[in-house]
Amino acid sequence: MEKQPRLLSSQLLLRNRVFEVTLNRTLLTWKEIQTKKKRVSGSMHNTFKLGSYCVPVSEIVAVQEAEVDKGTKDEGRWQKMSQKPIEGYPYAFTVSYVERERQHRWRCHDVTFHCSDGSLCQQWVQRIREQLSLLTSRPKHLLVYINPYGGKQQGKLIYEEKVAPLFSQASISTDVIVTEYANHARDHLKMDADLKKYDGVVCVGGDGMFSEIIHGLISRTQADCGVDQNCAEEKLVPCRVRIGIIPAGSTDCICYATVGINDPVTSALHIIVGDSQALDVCSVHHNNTFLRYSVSLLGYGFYGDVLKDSEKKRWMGPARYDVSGVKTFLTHHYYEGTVSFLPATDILGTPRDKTKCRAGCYICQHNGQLLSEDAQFYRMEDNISHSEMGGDWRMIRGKFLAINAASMSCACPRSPKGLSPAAHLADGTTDLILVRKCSRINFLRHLLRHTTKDDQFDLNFVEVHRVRKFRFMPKHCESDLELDLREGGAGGGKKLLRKICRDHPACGCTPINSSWNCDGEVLPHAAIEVGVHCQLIRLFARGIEDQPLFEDFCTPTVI
Ligand SMILES: Nc1ncnc2c1ncn2[C@@H]1O[C@H](COP(=O)(O)OP(=O)(O)OP(=O)(O)O)[C@@H](O)[C@H]1O
Repeated sequence: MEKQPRLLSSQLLLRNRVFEVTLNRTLLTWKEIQTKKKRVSGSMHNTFKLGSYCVPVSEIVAVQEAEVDKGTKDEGRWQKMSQKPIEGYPYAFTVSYVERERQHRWRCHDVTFHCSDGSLCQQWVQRIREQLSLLTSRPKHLLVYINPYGGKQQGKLIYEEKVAPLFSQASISTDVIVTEYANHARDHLKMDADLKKYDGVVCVGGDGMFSEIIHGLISRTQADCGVDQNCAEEKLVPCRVRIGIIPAGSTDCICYATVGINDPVTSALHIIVGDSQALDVCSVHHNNTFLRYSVSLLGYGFYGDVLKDSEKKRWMGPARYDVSGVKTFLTHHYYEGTVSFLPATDILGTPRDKTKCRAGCYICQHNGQLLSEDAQFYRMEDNISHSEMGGDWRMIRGKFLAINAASMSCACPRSPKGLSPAAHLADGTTDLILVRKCSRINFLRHLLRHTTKDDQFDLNFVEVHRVRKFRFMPKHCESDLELDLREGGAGGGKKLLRKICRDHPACGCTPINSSWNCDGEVLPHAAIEVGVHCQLIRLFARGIEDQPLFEDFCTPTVI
């Protein structure tokens, strides 16, 4: 690695020991050059071993001159940082930086260096601030929506106590809107928000709130760019503004999948350091009418039925998902219909390989790049229509217990592996999982495999395809003509019977139909057309980081 030139280097005091502190463009390092003879043994959290430590500049939250022993000023957080004077070192500055803890949790830690000279102290603060100001990906002004009723109704408190102080420490200004009704945030983003003013939009709530934000932001972007959302073939324009999620809901799956934990402070720090994680978005249409966007799970059959039933049991709280899950499992309904899909060919990765989507995912980068090159090529070849752009559609007709499209792994604390463990956040595809009619015991085997090491797709009634688009037509929606053709023109008798059954559902032989669960919302139509829009939005996240093998939780990186 190329050695960076030093911007500043001094001998400073830290916990009564002398350190050589050095700043270059990418790192702040401190190396002990003298140890005290007598060391007081302390707890794990305040023991400093002899050695060198470093913090990437990109993970410094703020730097501030520390007050030395005045203890009089009442300026919130900084009062806590007032330091005992050390003879010969009357000045001090504090660097706040990101420290990694267990299970992808981030915390903001402080280190205070003492200087003998006031101008040297100011020089350090200024130099570090200069370097921070060069980090252009950091947001300066954010629009924050808080759902006061999400989860345990703690959204406002979580924001005020855990997030706002960090934003102000990092000099991020905010406009905060506490929502007053469902879809308040969506409609405000769609019509009223002056998006040019902001570097990002933050939602404080659960997955439902996040869904509102993406609907508002994507619709607004398309409207501003003259793109018709109702046309399923349209190429949507990516959103400029990044989205941050402060988890405060009962389901925080998107946060879990993009950060690795649903923890408000961790998410706030990812926003502050200006992380950026692209995310694919599926558009869902019915008869060339836009229905909804989805980023995680589209599920017909089992997951649609669980959602529909659980909506009736809201009073039970989160336990409703378990109750409805058991009930739906016992009901064991299957649904007939036709699934057609456009497989994603020439890409890296398959739904059954062992690669997991992680921070800096090579598969997402590679496949995203491939798609944008393809799009450029087809734009040049004007006479090729969008629908001709790639590959052959495949069609599967059958009886299904579940049809799921997972655009991300859908891992969450309840199902750490997720519905499709190798699905990617931003590779331009969704994993289409078809679970055919099978016995209850077999279906249970499949479901249980979501929680064990066994491959949930390695069963003869389950198949999985990585696709760019798919359509579903339930049997009860197929036209009489299509059915006649399939049944070899079986004549007017069957047609008449079908009509009677449709018009008089009480006759009991009406085919049962399910609904689509679209990221936790029930869709009003079963016949849908879905297309994946590669990297349409960006989050203040970096994907799940690989955990180091030997974690040192109490100190910055030891070098
Ligand atoms: N002020 C409000 N009053 C009522 N509903 C609201 C308000 N603000 C947002 N909502 C709606 O509340 C729903 C649930 O919000 P959120 O996702 O934040 O919490 P949640 O507890 O995870 O919800 P759920 O368990 O239903 O997914 C969202 O669909 C959102 O549209």
